[in-house]
Amino acid sequence: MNTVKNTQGQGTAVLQLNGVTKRIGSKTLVNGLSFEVTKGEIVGLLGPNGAGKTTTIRMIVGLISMSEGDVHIGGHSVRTDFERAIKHVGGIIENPEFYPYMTGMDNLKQYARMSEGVTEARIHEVTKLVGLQNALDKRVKAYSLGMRQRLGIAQALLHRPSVLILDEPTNGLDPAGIREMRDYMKSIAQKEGIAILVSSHLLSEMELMCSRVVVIQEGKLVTVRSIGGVQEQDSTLVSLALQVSDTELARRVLKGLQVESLQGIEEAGADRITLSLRHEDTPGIVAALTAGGVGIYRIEEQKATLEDEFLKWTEGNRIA
Ligand SMILES: Nc1ncnc2c1ncn2[C@@H]1O[C@H](COP(=O)(O)OP(=O)(O)OP(=O)(O)O)[C@@H](O)[C@H]1O
Repeated sequence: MNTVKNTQGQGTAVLQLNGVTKRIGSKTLVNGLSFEVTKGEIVGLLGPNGAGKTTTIRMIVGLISMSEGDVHIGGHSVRTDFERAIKHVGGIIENPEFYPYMTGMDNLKQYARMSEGVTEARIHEVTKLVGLQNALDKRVKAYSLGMRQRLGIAQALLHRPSVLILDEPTNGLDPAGIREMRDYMKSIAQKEGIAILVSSHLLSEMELMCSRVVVIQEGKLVTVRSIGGVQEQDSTLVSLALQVSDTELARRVLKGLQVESLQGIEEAGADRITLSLRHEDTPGIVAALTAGGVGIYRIEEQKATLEDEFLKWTEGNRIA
């Protein structure tokens, strides 16, 4: 397989987007989007409704054409070498369609007949990967939505793709179904060494499943972040909430301090004050508050969640 070395040197990029743009009439739905997904990695394509996620995925798998830019899959251009590029892809764009009166096994066999070199052993392997090995003799009409989605993933995996592309795979699932789907995806990425691109507008879910998120808004890239990176950034500056005896006095004491990293001092309710500062400056301000006559009952660190970050990124983009 031809592959492209990724520019960040973190592994092999199996899926690469370069300046991908989609225009329909005078409207630009996707605007110069570039990012990549490497082997064994789950990347989230994250954005609010209408951000352009589905349009992007449809271009990647060749369901619609690109106005500009290109996508390389396994080193092959979707524009100029589509047949070879698409061989590397397993994708579920809309809800997967099955024959409801046939069993899960018969549906997969039927599909396997249409693709080259899929053995019965491979069918058993993929159904185990998605936890359907005990439901294969049931008719698909008796499957829950979650089981149907997993059967769709099993089907997409049959021909050993190097990239799996899923558009909102947890849509409509209950919390247990979402959790199962998440766990299966992680295990598939690891066991099959496959690159997974998954779109969603559910931030909490991306946080638990992906190693990186590509955030888009109004068709444009807002940021590419590693999930770890979001936390790492927080570690330089901590946000604290202090429960104090007198917020007014606390604010006056804090404002009078010469602590360079101290910022964002705000009263938050009758007995709380919030601020951010460098971690190592915390004992200094606690001592100063106590010396200034402020009683401190509790100190809590406020962790910025991916959701806070996401809202900040997309808001910033809207203003810009
Ligand atoms: N064929 C089309 N012609 C014109 N506009 C379109 C067409 N298809 C999609 N759009 C618009 O392009 C924008 C991006 O749509 P897209 O479906 O890609 O977003 P999305 O991020 O997948 O959103 P959602 O989470 O709601 O599915 C939307 O404003 C949509 O209304």
